[in-house]
Amino acid sequence: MERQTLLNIESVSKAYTGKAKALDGVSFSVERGQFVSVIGSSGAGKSTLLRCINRLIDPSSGAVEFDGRDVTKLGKRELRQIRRRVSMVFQHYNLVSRSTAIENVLQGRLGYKSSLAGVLALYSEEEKIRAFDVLDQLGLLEFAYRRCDQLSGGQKQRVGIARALVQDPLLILADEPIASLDPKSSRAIMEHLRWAADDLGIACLVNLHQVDYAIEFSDRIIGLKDGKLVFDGTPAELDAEAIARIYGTPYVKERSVKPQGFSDVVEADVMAAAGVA
Ligand SMILES: Nc1ncnc2c1ncn2[C@@H]1O[C@H](COP(=O)(O)OP(=O)(O)OP(=O)(O)O)[C@@H](O)[C@H]1O
Repeated sequence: MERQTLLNIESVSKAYTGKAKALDGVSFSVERGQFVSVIGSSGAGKSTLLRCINRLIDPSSGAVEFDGRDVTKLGKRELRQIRRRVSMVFQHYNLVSRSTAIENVLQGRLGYKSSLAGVLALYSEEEKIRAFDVLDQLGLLEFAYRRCDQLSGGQKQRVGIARALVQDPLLILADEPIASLDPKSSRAIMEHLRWAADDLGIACLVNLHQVDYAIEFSDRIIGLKDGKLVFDGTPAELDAEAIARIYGTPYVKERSVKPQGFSDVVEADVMAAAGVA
């Protein structure tokens, strides 16, 4: 199957005022339908990277080419068009908690509406049917009329994904989507995102602290350290040395006197420090 580039990040840097660079010359690309995880310690620049892609943050320099257009050069109107095709999923869901699940899902259509239709929440029958369908696909149909503050964390995040999907995105940016969830809900959310990539052809760029999930679910993994890209490879290529490069954990590969099985033990420790074990 021919691969097509959807997103091309070229030497992107971001310096917040008075601070060291949060992103420093980061370059990589994402193909259509590809599932890419971004890992790195707290403060490595993962959220900044995601937010530079849809210009919630303006990069200080570099180019972000999405679907053939450099988003750093777009005016308001064009940016709005591009943002329709880029959905975001947040750690804290960012739902309207007093609104129902279906109302929150429909908000994914707001980017397609005039301001007046948006304010009046005027959605077409087609949009409503679609929103119910998506809730159904995520196993939430029975909760469609439940207020979001009465849903569990895992259910809220599924509403967040449903809202992202009705936007008809080419790309989902997920900023630590499972950081507030228990392991069972985390797995379900990762499975839903993977399904979006595999079955719907939506590329996913997912910030994660859980390296084990990144390995299990991703086509590719990007590693950031102090704003720099220090790893870009497949899960199989993410060995203990790469983990050490990303997380700064010392990796002892060779010792002059090495007891049997030593490197395995060290490797296990390094992986455990990074949250893999
Ligand atoms: N709005 C801001 N103003 C100033 N500095 C910021 C701002 N947002 C982030 N930073 C700084 O930029 C650097 C990268 O932060 P960022 O949130 O992108 O990292 P992260 O890898 O997403 O971290 P975490 O895993 O904790 O969310 C950090 O040093 C952070 O303090």
